Amino acid sequence: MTLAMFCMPQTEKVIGPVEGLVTDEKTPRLYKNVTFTLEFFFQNYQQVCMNHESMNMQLQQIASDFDQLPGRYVRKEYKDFSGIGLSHVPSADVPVIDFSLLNSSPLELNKLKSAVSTWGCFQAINHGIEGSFLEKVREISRLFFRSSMEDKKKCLRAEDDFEGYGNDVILLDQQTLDWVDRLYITVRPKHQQKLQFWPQNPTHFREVLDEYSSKIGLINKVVLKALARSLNLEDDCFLNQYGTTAKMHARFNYYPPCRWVDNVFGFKPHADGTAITVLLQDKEIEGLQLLKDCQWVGVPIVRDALTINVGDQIEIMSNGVFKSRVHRALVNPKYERMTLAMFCMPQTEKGIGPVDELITDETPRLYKNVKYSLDFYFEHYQQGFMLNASQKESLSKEKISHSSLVNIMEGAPNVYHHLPAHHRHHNLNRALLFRVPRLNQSVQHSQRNLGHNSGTSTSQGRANPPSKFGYQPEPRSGYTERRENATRRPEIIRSNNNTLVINVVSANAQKMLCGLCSVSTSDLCVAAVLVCGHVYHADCLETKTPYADRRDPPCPLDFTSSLVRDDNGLQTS
Ligand SMILES: O=C(O)CCC(=O)C(=O)O
Ligand SMILES: [Fe+2]
Repeated sequence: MTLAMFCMPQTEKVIGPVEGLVTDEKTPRLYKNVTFTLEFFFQNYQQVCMNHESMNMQLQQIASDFDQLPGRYVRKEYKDFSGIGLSHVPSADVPVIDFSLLNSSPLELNKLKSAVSTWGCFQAINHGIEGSFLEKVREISRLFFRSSMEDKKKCLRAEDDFEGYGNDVILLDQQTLDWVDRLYITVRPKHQQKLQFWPQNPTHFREVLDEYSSKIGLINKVVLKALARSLNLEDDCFLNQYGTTAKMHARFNYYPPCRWVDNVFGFKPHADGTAITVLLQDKEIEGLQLLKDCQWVGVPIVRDALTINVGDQIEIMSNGVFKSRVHRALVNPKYERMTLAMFCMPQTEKGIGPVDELITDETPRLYKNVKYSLDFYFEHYQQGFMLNASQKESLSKEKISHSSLVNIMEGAPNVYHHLPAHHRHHNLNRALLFRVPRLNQSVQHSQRNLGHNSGTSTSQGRANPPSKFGYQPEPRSGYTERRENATRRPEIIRSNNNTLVINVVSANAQKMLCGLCSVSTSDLCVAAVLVCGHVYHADCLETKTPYADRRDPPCPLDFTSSLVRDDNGLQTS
């Protein structure tokens, strides 16, 4: 039993930052004046108080002026799970595919198939876009990011929107911010373009991006047709799922130099939720890394190549033959880095699903038909894929609402890179896969603190809709500290029939070690928990599990003696 005494000003009185602590430059006003009400804590506190503009505008200034990395950029776990800094990973032999051979050479087609099923990524050369034009594209990006703050501000995104110029959209309490400035715009279909977000400086921005988008549209077709052909399917079987108004978004990423390379993410680990993503890498500065066989590996720069990632929608359409891969981006201590990601995907409202021919007795349907929309990511996607029917049944409403699902993601999802990291799915049907819910927990616990625990989870354990809580700026209030501590409490989920006993240390995910690579799960987006209670990175487990066993993965550490691991809060017996 505890008794908390909450001390605060007279409820109706307005409070605000002390004048002397608000300066124009280093410490701009972060909160507006507010009155204390419940409304203030549960809904409006962060968003209303956060000075959205100043937050977005600070990155380049922080890079040059600040002696210390502001807390909101510090990734929670300093070392990588292999014990080395982010920047010290080996380079990978990402397959290079020659597009000029795809129609004529079965060997090249086979190489593409193997690249996409094992890497989910390849480097395209001879893709039909001249090196000189790629330079033009890089130039408009450079000119935009170097234009005056006044000019960039004209494209500033709204606080709760993805489109426009800015930093991360804030979705979760305590979200770690990426060290990146972004310009995100819809380029196709044309009638959905919001030109107010298209930079006017440089003046040829629009013309160049439009031409580039058309070229990427063609590349998208070449890739999807070749992928279909490589599986002996009709050329158009993936493209047919695109509908009449395929979508394309452009995201210009600008990573300023950063002295704290190992402490920040340029881009948190995530997988793209697109059909394919075509990435124009920086000409000189590397930074993209893939998670492959439980190791992070660097993607080298290949001159004039485009780096193509397969996203989740192709994984779904191909019934899991092709894999979307988790990746992340690093920053450089000395040099800025610029990339441009073009996200290609079907018409939003159109449903997609595994191609009929790929569903057989030996390769049963692994994904249901889904619609691409935010709804899809926030609700149906993980429910449909993450828990099979018996697992869902075994987690009663009450239990799930008290459970702390493992939060292994660093900070929040970035919806506008199309796949929030925590929404990535795996084919391990009978493993329980945990992700996300710091959002849930924060709301629940903060409500509990004030004696209003209304239980916000649903019976299927999905995260609530995006919280109105945003990033908690420094210095933190006492209330925030309490919320944080509360989320560290171990929780137990039990199935009705007692076959599942999991003692999960919730948000303290750093302490959860993968049974295969013995490294913390906190750097990954998905942890798999088997009925025996062992925890693995979903990626590790998937790699170790033969395809035939993916519906019911055996435990790689299967031994009968009881096991207690004090340090990660995991028990089986
Ligand atoms: O900038 C990079 O290297 C990666 C960017 C990325 O993954 C994305 O925009 O989705
Ligand atoms: Fe990405």
